[in-house]
Amino acid sequence: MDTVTSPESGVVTPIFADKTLRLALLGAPNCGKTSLFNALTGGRAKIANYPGVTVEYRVGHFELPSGQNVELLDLPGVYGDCGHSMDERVALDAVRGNLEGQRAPDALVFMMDASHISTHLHNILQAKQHGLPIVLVLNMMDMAARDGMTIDIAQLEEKLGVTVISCVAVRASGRGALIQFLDAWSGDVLAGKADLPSRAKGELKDLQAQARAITATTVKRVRKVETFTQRIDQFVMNPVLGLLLLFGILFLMFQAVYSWSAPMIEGIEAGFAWLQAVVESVIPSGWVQSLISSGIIAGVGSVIVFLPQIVILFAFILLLEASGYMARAAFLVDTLMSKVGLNGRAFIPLLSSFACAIPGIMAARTIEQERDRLTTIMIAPLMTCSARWPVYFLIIGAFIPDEKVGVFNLQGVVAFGLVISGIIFAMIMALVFKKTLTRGESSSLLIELPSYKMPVFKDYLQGLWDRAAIFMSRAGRIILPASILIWFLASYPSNATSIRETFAGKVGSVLEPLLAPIGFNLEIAISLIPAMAAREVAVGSLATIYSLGEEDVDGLGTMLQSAWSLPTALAFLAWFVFAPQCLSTFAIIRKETNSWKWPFFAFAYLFVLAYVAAGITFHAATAAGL
Ligand SMILES: Nc1nc2c(ncn2[C@@H]2O[C@H](COP(=O)(O)OP(=O)(O)OP(=O)(O)O)[C@@H](O)[C@H]2O)c(=O)[nH]1
Ligand SMILES: [Mg+2]
Repeated sequence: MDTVTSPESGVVTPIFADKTLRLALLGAPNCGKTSLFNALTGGRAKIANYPGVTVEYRVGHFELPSGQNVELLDLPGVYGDCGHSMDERVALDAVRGNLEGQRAPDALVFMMDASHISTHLHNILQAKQHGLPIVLVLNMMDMAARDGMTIDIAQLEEKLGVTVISCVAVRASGRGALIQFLDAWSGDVLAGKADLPSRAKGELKDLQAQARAITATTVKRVRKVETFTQRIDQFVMNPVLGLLLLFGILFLMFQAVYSWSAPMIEGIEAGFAWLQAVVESVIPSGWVQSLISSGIIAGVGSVIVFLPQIVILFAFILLLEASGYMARAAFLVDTLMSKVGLNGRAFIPLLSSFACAIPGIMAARTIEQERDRLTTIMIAPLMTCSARWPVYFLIIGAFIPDEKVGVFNLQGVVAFGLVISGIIFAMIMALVFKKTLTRGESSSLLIELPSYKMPVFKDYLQGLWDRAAIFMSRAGRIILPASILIWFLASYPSNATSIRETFAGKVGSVLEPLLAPIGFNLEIAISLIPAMAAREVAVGSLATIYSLGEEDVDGLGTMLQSAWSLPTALAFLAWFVFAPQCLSTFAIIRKETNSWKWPFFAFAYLFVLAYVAAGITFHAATAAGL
């Protein structure tokens, strides 16, 4: 067997080239496991400053300096060894080797937030009972120092009977000691020579008492000051000022989305118009020109234009998530949520649903009570997911004047109103479900508030980039093929003189009688069908359908202004607050509830709400003479 000698420590390590070392990252939620996982393996899993971000296990690989291959498991956070919720059970199953197709880890890397060591220390006493070699990684040592704490590592090691490594997972220099330790340790673990931890005895209560005794002697606060976090929270968590601040932040966000994006949007629009002009001058008129110009460029372009708004929106959301503010927002609205019978833990899944309902529905796994998890899953599709934005941006841009109302931008106010409507209806539906289908007590919020952190610039940019990439790849994977299909259906048979005579018109006319009473025309009926693949496909389809009928292709907004009445446009917006579109949402509901009943029920109730809301909006707006 080969060996290597580490230049710094002089440690001789055998290389088990044929054997991969399997390590599992265990620890409480929000202690930095995924940050370390991403840094070591080059992974790109989601990181945010609130507990319950990771709800599934993830496997990654990296190589230690000695050449030893390591397979690293990132796990959902656990509070102990009981596994009350689905995500905790996954983590514990992984550690016990009970996951299908996954062998048990060779050793545990137990992570702990050093700045909250007193709260969590008993967890490692529990984790020692798994009977695997274990190392304690005290992460966030920078935060502990900021809060004026010192930890006597040598004494802690002695009292716990395990090696303790200081770490700052988000900095390369902060991971050096851990890598060096793993390098030396890996050989022992694989050779079966690593020390097995002595098992602490007793129930949870005894372990907590032991942990308290240990922290009393090893952890000191050198400065008896209010922590930075406590100082800020006096303002942020104030029931009145805090709610005002929350409202203000959300409002500012929507104002920014509209005020900052205009020049970029105009630029992109001009770019696509130029591209269409080039295509029309280079390619002779005929089906090829029509496919490229009206099918592909109009369809895909009409959605991509909204990239700047999506990026600005997520620039805010990710900043709020990374700083630690989002978890505060959860507390501020907890009273409201508990009034409608929602579990306090529902906030984070609902928050995730603002990106997309799919991760949101999965994040509901952190909710222990099954019926509370179900309620959360059922209302998650009402949160304004990013696929709705192109629809909102399009209709608001075309039909709502870009005016100031006092200091506010009217378009921003309407967008804010649509998002709030989604939230209000989610609360109402939660109340209805709690009184009927998912009756029972719910528990209030028990999440631990993270400390405020300066966002890690690289992770922040990565998160923003990922959001933009998801948006763009949907344009390529879903909107492009859907646009081509719609172009074909709306162009043929070639002797059709109007959209009604095309294949698309024939399909749309099946739905038309159903949708006509709520003010929707044939074009809308057609566009709602492919939007089942993704909501924003409705925009691409409308762009293709309308640009086929035009000689001079204007922006889609301009075309809609002449084709739709204001009541129709408003009804369309109201429809999309509920939008029973998006098959993948129903597929994930099927998977997470393991039943067909719930996805069908979700579709039915969303459809009814969308229909009624659009109908009321249409008739009210018509009656008001708009
Ligand atoms: N200052 C500082 N921040 C850190 C450190 N490690 C992680 N963070 C931040 O802590 C927050 C939580 O990190 P994650 O990696 O998502 O934590 P996790 O343990 O995977 O959390 P769950 O998936 O919810 O269990 C993020 O905002 C990170 O940027 C560190 O050593 N120092
Ligand atoms: Mg994580």
